[in-house]
Amino acid sequence: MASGDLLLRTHAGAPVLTRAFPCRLLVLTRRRRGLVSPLAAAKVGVAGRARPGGTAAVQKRRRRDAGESLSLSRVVMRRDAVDEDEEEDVEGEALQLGAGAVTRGDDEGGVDGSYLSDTRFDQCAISSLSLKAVEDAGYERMTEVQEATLPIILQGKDVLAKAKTGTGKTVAFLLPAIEVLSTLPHQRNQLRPPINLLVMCPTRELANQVAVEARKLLKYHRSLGVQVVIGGTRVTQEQRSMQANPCQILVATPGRLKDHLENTPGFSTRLKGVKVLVLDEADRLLDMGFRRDIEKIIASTPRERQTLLFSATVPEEVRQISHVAMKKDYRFINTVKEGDEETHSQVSQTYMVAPLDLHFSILYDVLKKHVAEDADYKVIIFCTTAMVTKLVAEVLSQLKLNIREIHSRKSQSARTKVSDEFRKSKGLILVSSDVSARGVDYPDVTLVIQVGIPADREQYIHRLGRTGRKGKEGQGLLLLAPWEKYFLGTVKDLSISEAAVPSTDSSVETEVKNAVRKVEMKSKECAYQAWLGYYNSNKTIGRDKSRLAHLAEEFSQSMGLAVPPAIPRNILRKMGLNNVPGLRSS
Ligand SMILES: Nc1ncnc2c1ncn2[C@@H]1O[C@H](COP(=O)(O)OP(=O)(O)OP(=O)(O)O)[C@@H](O)[C@H]1O
Repeated sequence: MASGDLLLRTHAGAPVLTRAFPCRLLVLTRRRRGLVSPLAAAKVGVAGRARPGGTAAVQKRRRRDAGESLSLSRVVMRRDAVDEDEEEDVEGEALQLGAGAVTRGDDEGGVDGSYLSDTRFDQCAISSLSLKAVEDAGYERMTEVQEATLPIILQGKDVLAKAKTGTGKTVAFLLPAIEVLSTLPHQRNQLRPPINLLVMCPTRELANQVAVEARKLLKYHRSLGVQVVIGGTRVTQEQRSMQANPCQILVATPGRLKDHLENTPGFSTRLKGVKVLVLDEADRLLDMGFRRDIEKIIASTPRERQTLLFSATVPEEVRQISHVAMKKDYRFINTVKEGDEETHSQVSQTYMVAPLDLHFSILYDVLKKHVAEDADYKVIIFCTTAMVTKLVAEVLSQLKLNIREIHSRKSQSARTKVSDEFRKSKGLILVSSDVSARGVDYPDVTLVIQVGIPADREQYIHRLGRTGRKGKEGQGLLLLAPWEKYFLGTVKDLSISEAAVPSTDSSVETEVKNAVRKVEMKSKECAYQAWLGYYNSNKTIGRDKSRLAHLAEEFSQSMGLAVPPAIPRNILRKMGLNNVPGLRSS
């Protein structure tokens, strides 16, 4: 056995070597079904089963592991203590990996390389084709989540993985999945070649991005290809391209995939070939908005597939319902250390509370200061809805800031253009709805501003996670109206501090008022209606309808309107807001 090889004992007790992971120092032995790491083994007196010598990195890791409380060993011990007869039925066996923060300076382009592990890709038993591609991509060391999940995925286990934003989850699921695919026999000239890897993403931008990452990793796997199917593009075009050049890997958004399932001849047969199914941003895909489509899609893939669920947030409800997608004996791998926050410590988080009519002035002030302080500024402003996003973008554009706008009401080609531009550029402010909230990897975002309450705690974390990626620094600001302050209760475990509301002089206020005035009435009407819809469906704010109408009036005043816009009667009815005093119907 090579030093540090991962030894697994099968149920029958026969040792088997895993394909990967020379240096996690996880020499797992079975005390019947208990797992013992070398560290834990030493503690529980079974040291000597294997004590790898290891490379300098290994030694370093071992020292680190020994010095810091390694939650892995704790978990391993806990598992060891699990009643043996129950253990087989333990759902979602958990590995809590201590991602010890080791500051390594700016060597990885970030301020802190702690998102990286000590394990290099060339120390893993991945194929030489994948390794070459990984090296070409510039990846040398694995991130913590990649290190933690690779061996387990290669064992064929279903995995639910939680790791902070911007820490390489995409490669963490793609790389082992590609390894699985590369071992499958290729049947050429099949009428309907199977889709072997299906990756589901909640947004189109994310699906495209995942496909780009997959293409990087497939660079030398010439027989494997990737295709994307997303909403907002022509179904027929996708059908033609799938027919002309069917690929083994498909990245998709749920609605469009369901569309192909129902309408594209032979597509459901192709899905019967799925070996690995990935739900990226799993908690989002399993929430009520997507749940039905996802269940249908899952049901169209074979039961014996391997399923991988990844996200930066895994609320308890998601663990409860993960059986919808995964086998009973799935592994829950959590790289967020026990007691650690789900957000990054190198991202400073602040909030401001101010009446709605000050929000544009505050935004302007904060942005002007940020632009002046950082020539390489790159800001994302998240707004509650697509139409509010449009309004905010229009007001800020009037103020001569360098603004781009992205949301679901834009054409897909405009979305792709803006997204590509923002990825490459600096000196830009992107005003966005939640289409950019999850997964999207824009490098070097310096500031994330969230205007109004996010849909929930998870959305706050994902939006904030657009900055501070790959160990870099970043700033986050949450701008709330006084009646939105209750939201802070849901994120009170995060390090968010209050920032003073900047005092704006009257000339700035006039400038902002003029900018607001120049925005078309139509934009304001649409924003008002969308705003009302958003807060109406908020459990706390939408409960009291007459108060909601009053708050909506405040919003309309912040847009410079003396009288709130009228809303079509049928829309008010759909919102359950018919005859609510203070709301006007047309
Ligand atoms: N081993 C690695 N070394 C260096 N960079 C890496 C490595 N793995 C991935 N990256 C890069 O890290 C960045 C963040 O990766 P990715 O977008 O997969 O993060 P994520 O954890 O999925 O984030 P989110 O939770 O926001 O979806 C990407 O630019 C990716 O190319």
